[in-house]
Amino acid sequence: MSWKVHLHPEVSARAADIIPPEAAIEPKAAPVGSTDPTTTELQTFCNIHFDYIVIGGGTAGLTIGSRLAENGKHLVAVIESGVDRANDALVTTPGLFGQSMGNPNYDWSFQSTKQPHLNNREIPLSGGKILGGSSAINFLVQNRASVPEYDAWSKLGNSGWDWGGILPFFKKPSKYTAPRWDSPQIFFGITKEEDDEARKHEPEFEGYQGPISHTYNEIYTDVLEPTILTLNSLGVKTNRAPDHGDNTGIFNISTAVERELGKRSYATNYLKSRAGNLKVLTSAHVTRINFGKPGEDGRRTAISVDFLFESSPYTVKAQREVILSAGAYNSPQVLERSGIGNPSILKPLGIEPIIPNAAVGENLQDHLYVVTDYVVNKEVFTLDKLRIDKKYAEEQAELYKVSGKGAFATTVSAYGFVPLDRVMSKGEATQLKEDLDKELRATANQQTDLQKAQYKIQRSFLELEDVGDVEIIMVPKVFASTPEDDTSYMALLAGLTHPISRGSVHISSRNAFSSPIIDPGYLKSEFDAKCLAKTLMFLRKLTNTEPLKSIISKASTPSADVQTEEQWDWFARNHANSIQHPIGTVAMAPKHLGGVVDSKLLVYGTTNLRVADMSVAPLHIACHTAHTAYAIGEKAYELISRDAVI
Ligand SMILES: Cc1cc2nc3c(=O)[nH]c(=O)nc-3n(C[C@H](O)[C@H](O)[C@H](O)COP(=O)(O)OP(=O)(O)OC[C@H]3O[C@@H](n4cnc5c(N)ncnc54)[C@H](O)[C@@H]3O)c2cc1C
Repeated sequence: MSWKVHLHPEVSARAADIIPPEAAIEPKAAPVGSTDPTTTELQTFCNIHFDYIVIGGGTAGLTIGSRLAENGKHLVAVIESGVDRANDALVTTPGLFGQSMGNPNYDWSFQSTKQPHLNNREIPLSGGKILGGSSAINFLVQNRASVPEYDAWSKLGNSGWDWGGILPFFKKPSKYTAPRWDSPQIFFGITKEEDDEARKHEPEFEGYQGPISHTYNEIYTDVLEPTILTLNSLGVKTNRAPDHGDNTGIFNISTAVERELGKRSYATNYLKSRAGNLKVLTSAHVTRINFGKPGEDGRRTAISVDFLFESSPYTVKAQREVILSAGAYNSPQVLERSGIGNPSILKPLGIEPIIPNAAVGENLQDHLYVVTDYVVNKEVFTLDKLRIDKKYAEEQAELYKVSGKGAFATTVSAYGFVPLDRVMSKGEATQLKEDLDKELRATANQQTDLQKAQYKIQRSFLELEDVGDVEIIMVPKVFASTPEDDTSYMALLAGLTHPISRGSVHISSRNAFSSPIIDPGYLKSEFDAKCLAKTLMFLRKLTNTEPLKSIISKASTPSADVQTEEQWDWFARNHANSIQHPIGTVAMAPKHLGGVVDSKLLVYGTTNLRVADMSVAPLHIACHTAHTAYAIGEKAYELISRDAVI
């Protein structure tokens, strides 16, 4: 399984020439704005009485840290485990998406426990270990889920976290450039009237002044039109405005690419206008948060943060608040090491549970997906041309070098979120829903209160036209197969959007660098497995339908022999992987329901510790999660400032 853009072998051997200009591979760890921190500088950092300390300089963390420092009145620290790789081509070059995955210089590179429902495979789990967090290593696509999915967060007891309450914070980080009508940026299946209508409403939904670019790819391949037209003919409509509250259908996804430069637009953009009162310390790994004695109401106040820098321990004090933004796999670990968690997990590890809460690290939800690859006819242009045609690869490299344009500035474009009864017959969808009802009744006594509330909502999603129950992605190049020379491919991916399966992440030891135990519980639910197999069957039907059928010469992975639901189920269990959207491990929900933070993102039992990253999202959403992570960061800032005594 390869995530990489395959380059022509001779060209890739000289990748440094192609992927210019500043490929810095081993940048030094340093507080932003200075060189290597000396011990004295670290001591100076630790002697500052910061108002706010943000743990994790990732997608949400840099958003919050920068906003808090903006008014110049507060001293703010961001402490990040990874380093700043702002000049590293693997980060900046959009067309090289996926290349840094699994590389420990960029990625936490976790591994799941053996997944019994995935043929006991251990699944690679990624997260950015770098300044910018996962926004620095992700695939650069950005979108939102539909209205009912954010409304669901509010229905779970989180006032203010419905679509209307989040929309302003989607707009704040964004710098949107509309797609051009006279170009493939407007996908097939959209009329001029539909385009005009969408354009008219854009200012209600899009932001124009934020640091994160939302732009559209400029290169589209020959497999796009047949894929879209065939999807349309099978009832999956083209959606011109997926970010306006209904993201169902197939659409051109916006990308986090600064088109003028051809560069990744990511969380470090928040730092470009940073004030001197924001200090960012990289290569510093937070080990725990320290608390004072409980107040009269029994709540604890976070007073300082311990971290390791090159194995040496340091402590830095927080005057007002500590904000934990270490991501869905790391935030629960920091809480547990700080004594917030399930006593039956903490005590055996020698950690005193100062704020017992068995919900910490539970409620893990992730998007599982399966790749299928197809060989396309010889004359069909796909991004595999970079691998097959040396001259083309060199031309594109040169073009990118001089203008930031071309294939190296290009990511994947076609994404679809689809209701159940578009990928299977209405009868099959009804049967599947009845099966789910049975499964939920049969497992009721094992479900937490939070799950019960979530499943009621998830079941209602299956009746809605504007919520995508599964995801389909078209990648215009080889993805899972080992490519044959001179052969072009396309890939189709099937994914689950609202899994019923739940998992957990917990620490395995007090040592802050020991691997966590991550069990995402993939396909624990029979409903999830059936949904995935049926979506894969739909992909088979898609590739056997004109006009797509005519450009495909053969199914590559798996072969055309895989046809029945049983065969697809087997294939899914042996090939499914994470699309890397973990959420929910520090769930925002009322305490009695199994929440860890309240709707102001305050950790229960504390006065001034908030968590703000994808770990707080209580229920999964049918979209890729970076745009929502920025929105959580922006909304967290708003909540913190509302409470702040200036
Ligand atoms: C490989 C990959 C591809 C993806 N592709 C897409 C995509 O194309 N589109 C999309 O929308 N979403 C995508 N996602 C998901 C999306 O990027 C993430 O959901 C989102 O960025 C998470 O934001 P966050 O703030 O929750 O965490 P992160 O951005 O991961 O930030 C957490 C930060 O905390 C730091 N940290 C952790 N522990 C500590 C500690 N103890 N001390 C100090 N620092 C610490 C980390 O190093 C990291 O910088 C992808 C994710 C991955 C991993």
